[in-house]
Amino acid sequence: MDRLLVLARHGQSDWNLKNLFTGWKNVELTDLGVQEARAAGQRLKQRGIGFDVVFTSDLMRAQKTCQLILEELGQTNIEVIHDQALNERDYGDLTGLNKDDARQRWGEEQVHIWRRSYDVAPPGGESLKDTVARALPYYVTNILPRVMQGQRVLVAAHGNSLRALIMVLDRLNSQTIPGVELSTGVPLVYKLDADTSVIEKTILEA
Ligand SMILES: O=C(O)[C@H](O)COP(=O)(O)O
Repeated sequence: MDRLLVLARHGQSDWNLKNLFTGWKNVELTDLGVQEARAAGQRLKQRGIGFDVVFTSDLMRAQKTCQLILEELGQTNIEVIHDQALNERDYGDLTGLNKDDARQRWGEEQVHIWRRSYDVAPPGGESLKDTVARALPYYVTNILPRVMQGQRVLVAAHGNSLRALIMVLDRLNSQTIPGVELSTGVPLVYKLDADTSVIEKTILEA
């Protein structure tokens, strides 16, 4: 039995383009983001990958991405489940600020700590640890059981909610997770073993 789990970060959003901290702000995909999502669908199709169920967040950039991927696969009728547990990390008071302006104001190192450390939260927002605390229970309860039943599962979500899942799948820790960066619209294809460990991981780069 194939236990297939594909993680895909949404395509470029308006606020990715403007270089603004986005978090829970509900922004649209750019034209490039739409193209990236369609191209991700095409790359999956070329490899013969299709899905039985899709999980996404409550934010339209992820929902639109999954819709476009499913259109490319000719699978618009499959079950799509959305949940806030898969939302981007809440960037709190940084939301809407330009990332370069923030570096000028608080320094490169502090901004990097807010963006990539495991347990330091941006002011008023969520750390990656906080994001793990909501995304991981949802994964274990709702997503993983489907994979283990042999359903082919797509999760279309966000840079940091997916880093939370990758931390567990790739057995990373608070020292190694800061080095993980996810590009927009690049699917990560996992095959899991019967004990839920990863047998194979393939990154479908453009
Ligand atoms: O919410 C955001 O600003 C981005 O989608 C992810 O941002 P990051 O790469 O700064 O964590």
